[in-house]
Amino acid sequence: MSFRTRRIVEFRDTDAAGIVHFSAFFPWMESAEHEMLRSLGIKVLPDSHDDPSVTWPRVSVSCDYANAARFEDWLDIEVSVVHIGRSSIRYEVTFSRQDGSGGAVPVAKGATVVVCCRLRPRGGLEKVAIPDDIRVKLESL
Ligand SMILES: CC(C)(COP(=O)(O)OP(=O)(O)OC[C@H]1O[C@@H](n2cnc3c(N)ncnc32)[C@H](O)[C@@H]1OP(=O)(O)O)[C@@H](O)C(=O)NCCC(=O)NCCSC(=O)c1cc(O)c2ccccc2c1O
Repeated sequence: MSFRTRRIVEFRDTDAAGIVHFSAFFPWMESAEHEMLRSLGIKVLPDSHDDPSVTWPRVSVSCDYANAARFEDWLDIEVSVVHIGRSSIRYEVTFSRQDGSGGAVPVAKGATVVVCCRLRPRGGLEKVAIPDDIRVKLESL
């Protein structure tokens, strides 16, 4: 199971070669992940240091590129939860675009590992076990 969303390639996302720059995929992965969390009713960020909600710093992010995308291409984005550990979650995010006859062309595939943490005063991070309610929601995806 997975979460799906779409976005159009903006002019600012492209490079001098007219194709999407490799770095553009990282904020897109992050936005899609946040959208997925919101869709499940999971807070993306605690409101303050007093808020006991957890936070999700990333410890690993990568992306592989299969085919170029260009200005005004619509990208179909799919976020999958591929591993839920004690404190960590591994997400995979695939990007594809339609070809002229309605087929899907793979564009890129990224992976992000986040660690469930509590925020400490002055921005310190402390790893904690993923709360059960969040685990259940992510497993339902
Ligand atoms: C996060 C840390 C405090 C964890 O340190 P600790 O030493 O306690 O961690 P462990 O080594 O025990 O690992 C915990 C857990 O993660 C798995 N893991 C660790 N590294 C990797 C890896 N490279 N690849 C895969 N998996 C890894 C490990 O196996 C354990 O898994 P379990 O499931 O078994 O528990 C510490 O690492 C730390 O402080 N790191 C720095 C974090 C950081 O600064 N990241 C960059 C900025 S974060 C950011 O940009 C950000 C973006 C967002 O979109 C957010 C959205 C919402 C909230 C926060 C966001 C955010 O901060």
